[in-house]
Amino acid sequence: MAGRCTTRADRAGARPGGARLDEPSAEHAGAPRDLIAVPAALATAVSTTGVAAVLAVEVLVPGGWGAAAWVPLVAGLLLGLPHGAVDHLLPSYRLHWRPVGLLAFAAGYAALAALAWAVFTAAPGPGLLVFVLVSAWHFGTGETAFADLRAGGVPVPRPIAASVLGALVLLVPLARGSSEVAAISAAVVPGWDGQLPGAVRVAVLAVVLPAAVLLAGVSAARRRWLEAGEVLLLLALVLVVPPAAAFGTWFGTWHAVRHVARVVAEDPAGAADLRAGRLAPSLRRFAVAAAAPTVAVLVVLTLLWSAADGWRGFVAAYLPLLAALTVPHVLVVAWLDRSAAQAGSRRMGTCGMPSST
Ligand SMILES: CC1=C(/C=C/C(C)=C/C=C/C(C)=C/C=O)C(C)(C)CCC1
Ligand SMILES: [Fe+2]
Repeated sequence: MAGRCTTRADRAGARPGGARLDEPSAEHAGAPRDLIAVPAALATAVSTTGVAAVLAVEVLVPGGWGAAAWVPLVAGLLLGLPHGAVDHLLPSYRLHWRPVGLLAFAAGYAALAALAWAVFTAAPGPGLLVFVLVSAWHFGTGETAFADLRAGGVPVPRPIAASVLGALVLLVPLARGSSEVAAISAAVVPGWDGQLPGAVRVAVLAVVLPAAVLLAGVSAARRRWLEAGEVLLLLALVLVVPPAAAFGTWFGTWHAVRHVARVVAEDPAGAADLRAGRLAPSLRRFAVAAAAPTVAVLVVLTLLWSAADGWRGFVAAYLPLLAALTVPHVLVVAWLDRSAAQAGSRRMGTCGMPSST
């Protein structure tokens, strides 16, 4: 942990109550604490309830998810759609872009996605490997950034915690494997049976599971109780629920919901309402902004669904599309994290960051 140190705002006496600087601070935030607090609390409630509900079905209903394991996967993939469909809002909120700028952004976004799609379909094996690794990084950094913001800090890079979390929610389900995961992987990569080599599976599980337990322990030791509990909840999810269902639940009710909370907190038009603890107007504006792009993607997915032979074919066609859209999405979110961190450190200096687990 960082020791006591002095920042510009500290010297100006802007930290009431003399809070430790290695604790996230209200003044430090990219989207300040009073803006993120309500959306983050709701997102936390939704994500933990969603995961707990899926876990409860597995544990309490005789037979668990069984043959219905594909339902949380497909539902999660669909629920997660709007979180990427609003990427254009972020530069418009932060950089105050006008329609021309947004049009250029959309064109760049589409061009990058098209390029990624072409590369993925030309080389699906390496494409899937890179997609999985980039996704794990994106999931992990998204999680640490959200936790930092929720705690009132700025999203500082925490590469170890992010790697463990990203690996936990994506690599563990893939390493556990299942007939669903293998069938989808085989459909995405022609000529592959979709099975990972046994040594790779064992290595992933042997490294990631103890690392996750350690992360929970370190978070608890630092009195980050909520984060510690969340790691344990996610650990239970990926170990108990069938892998494809576990991933869909994570994506739809956790990653996407938490990202939406960040986007909502970024909306300058919602600031006064959020400060007053009113979330509904911001959520309404988000729904309006997300509606058109979500409908556009849903139309494409409906076409895919009707062309596909069952849900496996659908997910196999969906994945290259998701991989393609993930490239610009990951870049936009990485830029958001950086600019939030810079805004925070401009306000406070760079000394008081959350610990770099
Ligand atoms: C390979 C594979 C999967 C991987 C999905 C991934 C990697 C999704 C990433 C989504 C992202 C990064 C969205 C943006 O936020 C599944 C569906 C779990 C199961 C079948 C095999
Ligand atoms: Fe995302």
